[in-house]
Amino acid sequence: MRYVTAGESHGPELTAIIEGIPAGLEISVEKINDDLKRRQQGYGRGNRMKIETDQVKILNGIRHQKSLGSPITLNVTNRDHAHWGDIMSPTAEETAANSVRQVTRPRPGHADLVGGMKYRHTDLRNVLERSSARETTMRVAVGSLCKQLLSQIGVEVLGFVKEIGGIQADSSKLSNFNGLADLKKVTDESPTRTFDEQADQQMRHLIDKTKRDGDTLGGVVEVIATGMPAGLGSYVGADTKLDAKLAASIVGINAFKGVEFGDGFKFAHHPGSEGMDEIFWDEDQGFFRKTNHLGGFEGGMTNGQPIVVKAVMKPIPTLYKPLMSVDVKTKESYKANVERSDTTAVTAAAVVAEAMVSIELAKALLDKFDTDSIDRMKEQVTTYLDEIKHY
Ligand SMILES: Cc1cc2nc3c(=O)[nH]c(=O)nc-3n(C[C@H](O)[C@H](O)[C@H](O)COP(=O)(O)O)c2cc1C
Ligand SMILES: C=C(O[C@@H]1CC(C(=O)O)=C[C@@H](OP(=O)(O)O)[C@H]1O)C(=O)O
Repeated sequence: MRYVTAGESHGPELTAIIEGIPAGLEISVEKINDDLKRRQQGYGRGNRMKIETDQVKILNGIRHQKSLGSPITLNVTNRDHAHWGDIMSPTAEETAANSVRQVTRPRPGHADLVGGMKYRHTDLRNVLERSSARETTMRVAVGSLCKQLLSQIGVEVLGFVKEIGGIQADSSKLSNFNGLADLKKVTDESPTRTFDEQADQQMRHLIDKTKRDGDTLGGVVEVIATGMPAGLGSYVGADTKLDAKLAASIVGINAFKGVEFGDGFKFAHHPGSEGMDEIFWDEDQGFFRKTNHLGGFEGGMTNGQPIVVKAVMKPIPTLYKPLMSVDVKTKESYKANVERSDTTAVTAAAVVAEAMVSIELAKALLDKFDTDSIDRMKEQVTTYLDEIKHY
């Protein structure tokens, strides 16, 4: 399975084409729209989210709500495009007269300067339109479809927020939840998408203050995936390890700077006796573990435990109190360009991270099992699960 997205932030539309979804998968447009809505929510986002109401159209690849096995095209309209026509699509006369306002003062931390150098763009809008995280809309749409595939074999995936601007949710409260559905209900209702009400309030206060100061915040998200069979991905090569693929796809989210599995960076402080997941066996379950320090991976393969991925997002680079920069035309020092911007987007990014994990898990599943028919894929998974249970 592979996919590609296209579209500029203020262009007319966003598109994704997915190839390799087996035939016969029932696809719910409502579920995709729910996830698109989840991505748009979150305390600290800027005014763009008040303009957009992301709704997917499926243009190709399904009939009677079921996949055909052919490429699937997803499409979302940028409602804000209506306000950007003169900047995004100026007339030939406007272009010739050089009357369209150009972006020439790159923002430190965004893709503006290096993107301009690399593609020989002098108007940095040509860079920021595509480097904008508006593109993550389509990744969430693709991820949502992948979640529908994963749910066919009982896999559930959920992303939520653990930290914003140094305020941490109390991880011990995670054990209050009876499974991911329970946790989803609470985090979907939380303005910061966290599970700790007290931390949520503190995060919101900090976001308000930071916004008043013209500054921005980053944070930490976590994604949990339950129900993945053991043995997806492989230890045989660096590029076959599924944890490595997950890490790449998480760091591929705009503004993500680090990723860890299970106990992650805490491994540096503990001896091996506290870091591994001991192996047990009984007739009912076959092999099983009582702990999950390793976040569901051994040798780059799923080990049957929940997959637990945490990742850090840097603060939003566009500041209303801008940092120093240099005009790429005049070479004079200036304050960087100020584009309309979020104060923090960690809540939205948790939904994007959930999508990226879902995409990688769906790919791994389709690397191992049948890709023509969803029913055959399910039959093969059932046979495989039975086989490994009796190993
Ligand atoms: C959901 C989401 C929303 C974002 N919103 C903004 C924003 O409003 N302003 C901004 O400057 N950066 C925003 N970013 C981050 C930039 O897109 C990102 O920093 C930029 O593309 C440069 O890439 P890099 O940070 O990965 O190096 C957002 C990121 C995500 C995931
Ligand atoms: C549009 C989205 O996020 C955008 C991501 C973004 C950036 O630089 O990454 C900058 C802002 O764009 P705008 O200037 O149009 O408000 C965000 O709103 C979205 O998440 O759908």
